[in-house]
Amino acid sequence: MSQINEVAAREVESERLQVSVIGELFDERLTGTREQLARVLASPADGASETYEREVAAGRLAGEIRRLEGAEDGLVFGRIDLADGTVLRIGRLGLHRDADELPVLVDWRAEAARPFYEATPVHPMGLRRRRHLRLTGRTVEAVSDELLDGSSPTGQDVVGDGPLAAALQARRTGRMGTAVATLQAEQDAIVRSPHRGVTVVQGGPGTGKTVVALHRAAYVLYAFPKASERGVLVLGPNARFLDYICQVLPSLGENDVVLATCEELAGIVPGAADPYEVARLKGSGALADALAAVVRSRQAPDGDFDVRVGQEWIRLPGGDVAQARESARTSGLAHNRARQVFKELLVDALVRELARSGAEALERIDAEVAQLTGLDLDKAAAADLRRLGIDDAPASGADEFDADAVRADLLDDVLIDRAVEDLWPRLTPGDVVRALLTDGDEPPHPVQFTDDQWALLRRTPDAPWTDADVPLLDEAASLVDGPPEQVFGHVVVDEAQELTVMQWRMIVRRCPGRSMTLVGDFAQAGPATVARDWQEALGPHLGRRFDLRTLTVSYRTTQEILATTEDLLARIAPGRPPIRSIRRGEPPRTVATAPDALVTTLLRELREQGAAHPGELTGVICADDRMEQLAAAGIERHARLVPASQARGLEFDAAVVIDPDGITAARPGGERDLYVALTRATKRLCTITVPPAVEITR
Ligand SMILES: Nc1ncnc2c1ncn2[C@@H]1O[C@H](COP(=O)(O)OP(=O)(O)OP(=O)(O)O)[C@@H](O)[C@H]1O
Repeated sequence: MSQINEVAAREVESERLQVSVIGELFDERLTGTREQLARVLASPADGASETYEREVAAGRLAGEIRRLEGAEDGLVFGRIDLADGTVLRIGRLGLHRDADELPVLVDWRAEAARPFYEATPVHPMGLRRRRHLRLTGRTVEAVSDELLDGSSPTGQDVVGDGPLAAALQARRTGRMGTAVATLQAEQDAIVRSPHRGVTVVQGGPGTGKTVVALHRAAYVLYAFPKASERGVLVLGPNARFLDYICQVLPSLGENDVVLATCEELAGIVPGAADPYEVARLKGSGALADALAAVVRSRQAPDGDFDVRVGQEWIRLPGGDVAQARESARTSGLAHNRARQVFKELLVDALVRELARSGAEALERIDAEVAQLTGLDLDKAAAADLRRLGIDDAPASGADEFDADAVRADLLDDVLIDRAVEDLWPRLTPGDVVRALLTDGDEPPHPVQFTDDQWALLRRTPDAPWTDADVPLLDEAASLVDGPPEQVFGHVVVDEAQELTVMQWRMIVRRCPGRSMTLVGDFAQAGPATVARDWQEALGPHLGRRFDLRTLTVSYRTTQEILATTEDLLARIAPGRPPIRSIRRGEPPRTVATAPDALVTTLLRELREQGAAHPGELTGVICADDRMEQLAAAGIERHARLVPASQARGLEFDAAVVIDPDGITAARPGGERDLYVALTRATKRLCTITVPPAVEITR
């Protein structure tokens, strides 16, 4: 055994001992929590309040058990040796023994762990050495050290290949793994940022935006207790993407993060997708004003209003109705809730009207009696009462009107309810969106749209709701029923460049504290995106209140692949400096085929790649309208088949991109789809071009 190997073997052995001590403590904690849960569940509960308390305690313990179980795999992954000789081990969660001064294991999110991620030889942050541990289960397999204080390796230092290289060499599994052991300094600085407002992270493909976003979510849960109490939401562009990232947070011991798409957040399952030009229009902020105008148009139109009270019709002057409407609107309540305010104000106006008309009627009768008999009825009645010794008699008949009793009766009166329904009808979100977009109605016309655009927006009454209708329905829900019940303390949005104004409004509504981490890349924007940069996208919702960070190194896309996409990048994002990659790979290949030979060519390519690189994950990315043909040809038996519209954020060992021209032409902004497709591979890229048939036969 060489001297280096001997040192490594000895250090691995010594780490194994330490890790087994940590493992025992972890087991004690897990067993103890499970026993506690069993005791709580077995304890008797007397009455509803004790049952509730028991359920809360059981829920908390079950959550703790899930957290521990989630973090078990790869529990310990690092160690730092401070210049003063202190040793700290870093892991997915913290473990402490009462008798010890130092923690047995430091949670990676704790301040004490920061130097593990951010120390460099230039800024060693008090460290002598940083050590990475590679474990299989609980067995330490290898250690790798970096000396940070400029000292020479001693007989206890194992200086070799960095752990990042090992992490990047690992095969892709189709699910993203955590990068908690290898977060790089520029990523860690964002994950650990004390900024509680909005942080925007931009960067080219593979620079770790998703990695940063997910680790940031875990950090927020740990470091910002107030935000974590309200919960953390991670929003992704589609179910395929959420499936790709779904294991990262549980493996960091965080199970309570909500992962959702916009549709899931709104609780609506769309039955169709809109063409892109329609989706773009539906994403426009002008529709928020238009929806609010629809709701306003259903609130007590101008003019007098006749209400039936008992056998009589009472005419309410337009001024009174308008006053009730304005007061109800300024109550700040949503339409359906403000309806009660309006009803009460309307009834008040009616009571006043009844009192006034009652008094008028009595005066009229008095006048008629006086004219016929020459008798002043009021005076005569007062004189009678005085003779009887009663002198605080009511001065007139109108004072006998019991306004409170009349008001209470009217509030319970079905006829009044019917009148209010006419003036201020209860609305559903669907009513409002239908009123705006369905032919036949006369919605308030948003000025920003031309007649042609307006025609594109029209829907038939029984058309299913589309994906682009979802934010409109959500907006309408907030107008008629008020803000959403489920709000979050922190929101993480991945592929944030995809969001339309209406989707941003949905998200901002759910994050009253405006604490967010938004990651994305405008060079990868889809066809519904109108904004060209963050200021344009976020300005209407957040002004300039966001902290913009940029990641500069790609950990996925090889330098060779990035080089072939430079011209494309210059076209879709002029002036954008190219990013650099820490990966090297094979030069990308291009294969041309005739349209009718595409399937044969692709299958041959996949078979050859499968034979040369067994066990690797290959993604075949094609224009959406080619999916059916390739799925029918059984491509999914050999590779993951992904439509270009859903390739954002995904990653494969190898990618085969089908018919780049077809992807470019398939939908507006197709060159950005192509850029996304070309940057998904960590090792090799093959592009199959399908020249038009005429060119081939010529
Ligand atoms: N610090 C790191 N340690 C190990 N792997 C990393 C690290 N940072 C990024 N990676 C890996 O690089 C790949 C790309 O990361 P990620 O998906 O987060 O990039 P992205 O910027 O979101 O890409 P895209 O723009 O395509 O969505 C992933 O496999 C990820 O695990």
